[in-house]
Amino acid sequence: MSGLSVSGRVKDDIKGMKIVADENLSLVRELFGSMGELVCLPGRSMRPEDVREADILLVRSVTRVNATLLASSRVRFVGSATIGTDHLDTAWLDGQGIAWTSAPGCNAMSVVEYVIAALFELWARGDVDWDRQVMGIVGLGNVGARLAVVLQRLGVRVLGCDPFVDLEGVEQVDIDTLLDRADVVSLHTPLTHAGPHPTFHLLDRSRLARFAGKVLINSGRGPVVDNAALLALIVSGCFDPGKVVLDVWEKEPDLDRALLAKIRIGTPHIAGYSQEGKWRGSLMVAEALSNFLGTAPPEAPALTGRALSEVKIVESGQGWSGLASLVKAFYPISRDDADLRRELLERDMLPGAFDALRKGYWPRREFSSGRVRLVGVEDPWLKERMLALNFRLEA
Ligand SMILES: NC(=O)c1ccc[n+]([C@@H]2O[C@H](COP(=O)([O-])OP(=O)(O)OC[C@H]3O[C@@H](n4cnc5c(N)ncnc54)[C@H](O)[C@@H]3O)[C@@H](O)[C@H]2O)c1
Ligand SMILES: O=C(O)[C@H](O)[C@H](O)COP(=O)(O)O
Repeated sequence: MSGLSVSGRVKDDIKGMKIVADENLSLVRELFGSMGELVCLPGRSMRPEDVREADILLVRSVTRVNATLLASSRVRFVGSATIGTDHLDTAWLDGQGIAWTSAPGCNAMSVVEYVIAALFELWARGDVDWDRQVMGIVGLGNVGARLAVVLQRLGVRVLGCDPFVDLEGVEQVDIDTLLDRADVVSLHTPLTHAGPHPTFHLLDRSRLARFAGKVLINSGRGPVVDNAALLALIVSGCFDPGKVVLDVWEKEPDLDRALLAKIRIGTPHIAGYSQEGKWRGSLMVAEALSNFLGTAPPEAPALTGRALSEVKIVESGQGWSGLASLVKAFYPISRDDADLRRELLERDMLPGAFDALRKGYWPRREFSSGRVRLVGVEDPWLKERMLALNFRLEA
């Protein structure tokens, strides 16, 4: 968060404060309802007149927070319950003395589980070989570093690429070496347009052309991959669409339907949409806002009460198949893919379908929420990998 203290006017007037929030913010009424007058609106279409009288603005990634939205408002604090911050013009906010915060790491485990679920789907069709593959992770921050740990504990060889981070225990190489050596490339960078290592179209036509036989997973930000170049390479037979997994797209929510129609797995930007990820994001913003206002932090609603009740049973001796069925039981990623195809390809691209899927997303829980029992003979191999994936093992 930018290091600002509470402005005098807001502090004197906390009770009469107006909070405008994205209606999709998890726990929005429970956490922010008593902090002032709360108005919830669709985030994608927020206009300057919606926030003119607001003191506090709470968003997710679909609201562009910049001079156009805020110049005529009295907003003093912006909170985004997301990891990514490319929708915030932070330089402008800082210049205006408007405090802002995001929620680093809030849904990182959810994204890791998305990648794991995608890899198991590809494995089921023979497009991933857990025992031989080299996994390339681009961006070793909250998501990438967690993914590296999980994969290494599964016994997978990991290569990383991050010019700003030195992550112990992971062999790091530059992006081109990673493209040469990895069998799977998973993107976990922010979207940046400036600086020494901008990520906009990091995978441009020439880098995509070197993918032959590799798996591409993008659950970072859409424009890190040149989507038009990717489609052109697929159409010309130079890129195997059966090995492409996209959760994020250029020009969301109006993604390229021709690209979706071709690729193996396509989802509507929900990699981070576990219940825990959304809850944590909102809680982190609520804590930052209380801090800003100098009020007591909000009481966190009991999340544990909503955990899965059933115990999943896994037979020993099944190797990767045992893990695949367990992962699928918790996160059937093919369901998200089917929903997006149905809405965007089979039905007639209803306006707002992409956002409607996101808004009505099912209550996915993280692997650590559920209980698992391993039955049969001792199977340390499977047990170790179930623990690596964060499942809670019962005796
Ligand atoms: N699909 C989803 O639902 C979803 C959910 C959460 C986050 N995200 C996206 O994933 C991104 C990564 O999340 P995170 O929590 O790991 O963020 P983070 O900020 O913790 O880590 C990002 C890492 O990328 C590195 N990086 C920056 N430029 C790079 C470059 N050119 N090459 C290689 N690495 C580079 C940074 O040094 C940093 O270590 C977020 O910025 C967000 O845009 C998507
Ligand atoms: O950056 C993030 O945290 C994610 O991309 C986020 O989960 C996206 O969801 P949205 O904010 O668009 O609801």
